Amino acid sequence: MPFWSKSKFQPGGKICYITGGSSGLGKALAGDMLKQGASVTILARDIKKLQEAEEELKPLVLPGQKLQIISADLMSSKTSSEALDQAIEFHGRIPEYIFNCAGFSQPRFLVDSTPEDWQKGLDGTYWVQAWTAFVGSSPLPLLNLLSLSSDSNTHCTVHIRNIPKHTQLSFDRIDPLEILHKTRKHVPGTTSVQDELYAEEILMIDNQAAIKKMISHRVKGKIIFVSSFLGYTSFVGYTSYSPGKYALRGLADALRSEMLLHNVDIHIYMSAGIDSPGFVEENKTKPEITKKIEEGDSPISPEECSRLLIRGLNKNHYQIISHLVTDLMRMTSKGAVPGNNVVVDFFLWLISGPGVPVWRMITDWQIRRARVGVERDLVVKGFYEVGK
Ligand SMILES: NC(=O)C1=CN([C@@H]2O[C@H](COP(=O)(O)OP(=O)(O)OC[C@H]3O[C@@H](n4cnc5c(N)ncnc54)[C@H](OP(=O)(O)O)[C@@H]3O)[C@@H](O)[C@H]2O)C=CC1
Ligand SMILES: CCCCCCCCCCCCCCCC(=O)[C@@H](N)CO
Repeated sequence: MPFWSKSKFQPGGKICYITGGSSGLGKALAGDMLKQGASVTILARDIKKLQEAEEELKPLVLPGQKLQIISADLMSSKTSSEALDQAIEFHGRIPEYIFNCAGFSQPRFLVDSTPEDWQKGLDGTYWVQAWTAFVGSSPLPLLNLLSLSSDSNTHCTVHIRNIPKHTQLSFDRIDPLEILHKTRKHVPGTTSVQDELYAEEILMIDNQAAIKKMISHRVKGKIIFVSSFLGYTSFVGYTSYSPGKYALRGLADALRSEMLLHNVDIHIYMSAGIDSPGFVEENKTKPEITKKIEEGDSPISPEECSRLLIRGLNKNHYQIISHLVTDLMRMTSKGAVPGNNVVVDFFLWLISGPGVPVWRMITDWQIRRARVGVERDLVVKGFYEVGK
């Protein structure tokens, strides 16, 4: 790359926080980031898969680099916040690059879905990424605070609630003794151990959200969300998956705009099929008609997918694209966000204008043709209440 267009994405010496890093795209990306000289934290729920990934990635860790695994279910703000704090503790500073690769998909017909499937769908696509970017305040009682090591650089705020007026004290680092000493002055009569336990109930620290942490520490960083082709448009089988992937686009668009005020860059990866363990899993519940529509796509390997994500970051694309079909969909669905390349985008736009409606008409026709078979299956299952 010529010196005048040096990429803003420079993983060497940086800390990469990769959710979903035990499998598929996240694991491939963790390997690539280590190869480029970064220290890496990978997160997922299943500790066994994480340990296997750690074994695989270990040979890539050179002196000066670190690799951490964290087992956490990132569908809640509390666990997302605690996980991020563990990474900050381990690396000694806030990660510069946050990759939200975690996500899951269980395509099925609406008539076969439960309300829980929809809830899990949104939690497992939207919240699993949104909380990491914006983990809410996670109140920690003082007792937990005391168990933290004293060299953490995490910024924290202590709230003292039951003195005449609510008092807030800010600290640049978590040093439990210093915090205890300073807060005690504000709480009348806390001198004995007994009183400290009493203070435990009234003292809370609020750890800040990832983005707020990055802003307040003036970290020049990036937050990357992973959406999908199915975050631009959707079709049969994806009622529980697409809403969250569309929502991520809304979140990323609003954040991109607001982060123009700060040093944090936002990107969103709109990938089509990835031939990952997750893909094998989703195909187990995927209806035949959904598979038929997807024949128009050629899934790529997680390694290729990671390479194309890195290429997009090097080109500083806001919406990063890995497949031609997604690029065509981008041109009809991107709203007012920045494009990628004026000339290429113009030609893509020329093709997508008539091409996308034609594809949709063909797809609708395929679905209507599948109707007889689907109805027959539902009759066999005794689904219909009338016209049995
Ligand atoms: N495969 C595809 O065709 C496409 C995938 N995508 C998106 O790309 C991303 C990566 O996909 P892919 O490589 O296929 O994924 P995989 O299913 O192979 O891996 C998903 C990773 O996310 C982790 N994960 C899932 N849920 C949670 C959770 N609640 N908390 C913490 N970790 C979690 C998984 O670990 P564990 O289960 O142990 O928690 C695993 O490490 C996803 O966001 C997916 O939606 C986008 C387009 C196409
Ligand atoms: C002129 C326009 C032509 C458009 C042709 C489109 C062909 C069909 C592409 C379907 C791609 C589906 C990817 C799903 C990825 C995903 O997110 C899931 N695997 C997760 O469950």
